[in-house]
Amino acid sequence: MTPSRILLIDDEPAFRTLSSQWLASEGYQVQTGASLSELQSRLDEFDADLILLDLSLPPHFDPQHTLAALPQFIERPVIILTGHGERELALEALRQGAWDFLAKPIDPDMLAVVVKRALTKHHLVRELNNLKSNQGGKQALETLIGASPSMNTIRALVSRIAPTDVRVLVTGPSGTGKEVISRAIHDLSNRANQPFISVHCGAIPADLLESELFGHTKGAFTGADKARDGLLKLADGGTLFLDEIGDMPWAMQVKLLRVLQEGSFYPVGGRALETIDVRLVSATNADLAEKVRLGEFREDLYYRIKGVNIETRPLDERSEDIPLLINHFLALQATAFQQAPQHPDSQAFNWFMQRRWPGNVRELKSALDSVAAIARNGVITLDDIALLYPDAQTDNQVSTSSASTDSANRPDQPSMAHPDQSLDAQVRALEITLISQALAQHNNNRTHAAQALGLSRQGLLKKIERYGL
Ligand SMILES: Nc1ncnc2c1ncn2[C@@H]1O[C@H](COP(=O)(O)OP(=O)(O)OP(=O)(O)O)[C@@H](O)[C@H]1O
Repeated sequence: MTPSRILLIDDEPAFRTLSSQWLASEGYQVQTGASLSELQSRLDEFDADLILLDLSLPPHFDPQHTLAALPQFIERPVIILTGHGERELALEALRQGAWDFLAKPIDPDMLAVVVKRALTKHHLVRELNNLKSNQGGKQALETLIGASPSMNTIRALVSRIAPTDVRVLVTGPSGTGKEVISRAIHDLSNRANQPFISVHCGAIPADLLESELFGHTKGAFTGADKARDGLLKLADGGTLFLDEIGDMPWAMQVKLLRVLQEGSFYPVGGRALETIDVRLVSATNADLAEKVRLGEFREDLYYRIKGVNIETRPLDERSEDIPLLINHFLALQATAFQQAPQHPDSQAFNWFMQRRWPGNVRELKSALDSVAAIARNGVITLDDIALLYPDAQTDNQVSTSSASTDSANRPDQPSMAHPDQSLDAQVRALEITLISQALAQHNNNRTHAAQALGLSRQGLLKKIERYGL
């Protein structure tokens, strides 16, 4: 185990030497300093777990001065060392967030107890924060719904690259979850507590994009009546998500390249260079390599933003994700409206499975939202769907009657959608579809669905949990 680090700040050299020797003999790693400015500079290099701090420090020897600075150091425990008769000051220090105080002359046994207690608390708080962020990370991955091989690969990639600062380019058709993936990368990263700033490059007029991104000084252009920070500055410390980066005007591409190369930029009209630290995640549904070939996108920028490429697949190529997405969106709706989740009956379920979704997950979600809004008694039927999609009845009949010739469209016998995938993946896809169908057929009654599937109720429950159904 690495020894705990203690920073001792006191202006008396003899006290510093003796105390630090004693603390070192107790197994602590100790550094010392004699003033407030040394406290700050030591902390830049020595990530102390605890600070022992005298209040009267040079050059002012004014305890109020030290008290005023105290709040910036209390993310770790600070133990105040007071002189005789400084009780009021010590109490004030506790009010400002100090962990405890010790009156000089310091009793080594007392010091040992107080330091140990403070460090134990500090380690517990750190552990709790780690647990919380791991939990947050797990939740972030759970927002990426889908059991298809492509979604499994995406989740694995996201969890590997999120904690690094590597740039990510998410590509794929519209509505396939590029923004959700980008958000999950941020939420799983060490920047999760910092801002996630999303910029839709295609939606901001070209002449405004520069000042939106870089900010501007007062009077930089007509209408700039006060200085304004740009989105890059707002994203400092966090993640900048550039959506539809393929639509970024050429002139802006040059400027963005400079920011990525140098980590700095000038606000519009400004002369002071701003430095920022952002992780860049970009997304596009365009074929950027083709755009580069056509001279519409800068090749140097393309390679700068690419880092790791995550590719999403159209929903029609991963129909095994549909039942999970249906459940997910209906559960979200139920939470939003504080009601029990609705579920589709068997015909409605088949309609969702059979239909093509050129708008991908976004279109599926919007269809579900509107159909669920008009469904009654918690069950979505084909009649409900037909009110909004007049072809639904015919679609269903066509797909049912063509079932004998086209196994991919058979509602009651789902096909092996991906013959090129591993047997495991195909079995999983088939199970998800069959279970979802059985649940729909039996009005979500798990006992009846289990009987129909030839499973024990317990066995079905296990599968439902495993697949997140
Ligand atoms: N795998 C998924 N899990 C959960 N929700 C998803 C998933 N994929 C997409 N969605 C949902 O679908 C909708 C569209 O997703 P998103 O905006 O991320 O797509 P996109 O690929 O960025 O689209 P565009 O290219 O049009 O910007 C959102 O409501 C999102 O929550």
